[in-house]
Amino acid sequence: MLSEWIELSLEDASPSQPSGPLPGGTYTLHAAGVLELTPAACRDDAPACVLSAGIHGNETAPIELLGACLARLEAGLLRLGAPVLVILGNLEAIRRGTRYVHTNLNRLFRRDLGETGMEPDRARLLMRAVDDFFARYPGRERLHYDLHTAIRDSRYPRFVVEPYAETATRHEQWRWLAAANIQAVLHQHRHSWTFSHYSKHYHRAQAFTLELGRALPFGENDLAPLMPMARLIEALLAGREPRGADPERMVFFRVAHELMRHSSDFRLCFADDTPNFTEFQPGARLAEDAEAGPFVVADAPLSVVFPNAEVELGARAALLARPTPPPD
Ligand SMILES: O=C(O)CCC(=O)N[C@@H](CCC(=O)O)C(=O)O
Ligand SMILES: [Zn+2]
Repeated sequence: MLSEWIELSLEDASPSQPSGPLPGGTYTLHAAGVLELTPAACRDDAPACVLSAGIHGNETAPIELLGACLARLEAGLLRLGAPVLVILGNLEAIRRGTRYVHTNLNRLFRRDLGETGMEPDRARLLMRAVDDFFARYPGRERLHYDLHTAIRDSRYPRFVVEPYAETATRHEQWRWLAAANIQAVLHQHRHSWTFSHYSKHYHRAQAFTLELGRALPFGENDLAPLMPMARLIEALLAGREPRGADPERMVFFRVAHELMRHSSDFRLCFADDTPNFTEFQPGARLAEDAEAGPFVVADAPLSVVFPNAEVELGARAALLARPTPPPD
């Protein structure tokens, strides 16, 4: 059933059995695209993990990656040894191959969300699923990896966004991510209401948004560079201590400024295909907005991440970051 779960979810079909056995434990389907794996036995220090993909429907490589890991579990190549909640985020957008249908799901993960519609309803269902899952494991370390791919190329094709929240990131996370071939880390400077931020802010989970290369349609992804990440996910599924490596292999950045789109007359002043983490020198004009005026780099260079002039009004059009020393 596990190997068919993704296809069935996308076809809006129900599996023959909503729960059943798997090597090392059981699975339970709570809702479309929400699958819980419950181990028969589990080490005390194995974290309860949320693994999510498809929060943006056109980001297919992480869905294929999770599918491959679940298939290995079902085939008995590993045994479940930790509680895991696997989530396919925006099912309708995945079916259509689009980032979202009406609005960006990854800005809606807040408990006071008032909006109505498909994506807000999905955000509420996913927040409840995460709340219920973590509540079943009080006292256990919590982890959430929200897997994405980026619209454009990047100086660092695989990087993570560390959401802003009070909870400190444990040093072992940097070691695991370095061993999984993550090349850069971007610390957020303020609350962002993304899915990974939700788990960190409300549940004190170790949580990241992982950017795993470029967004391509199903079948066009090269999963080879993601094999070290697959090994990390499999260690988490098996409840084993993941492999670690020196975090100084990664380059660390901190967001210095968030460029917002305020008016319909907004443009970015650099080429559309500018790779993530491209650095602009003082004096460079980065954006023009009829309401906010121009944005010009002031006294120190800024690296641009996730530039997108087509975002909704009032939304983030780019993150601007500077290098920062690796955490101790
Ligand atoms: O490539 C892009 O411009 C967007 C890729 C993407 O979806 N990124 C996430 C990052 C979430 C975060 O800031 O933690 C997003 O924009 O939702
Ligand atoms: Zn995304």
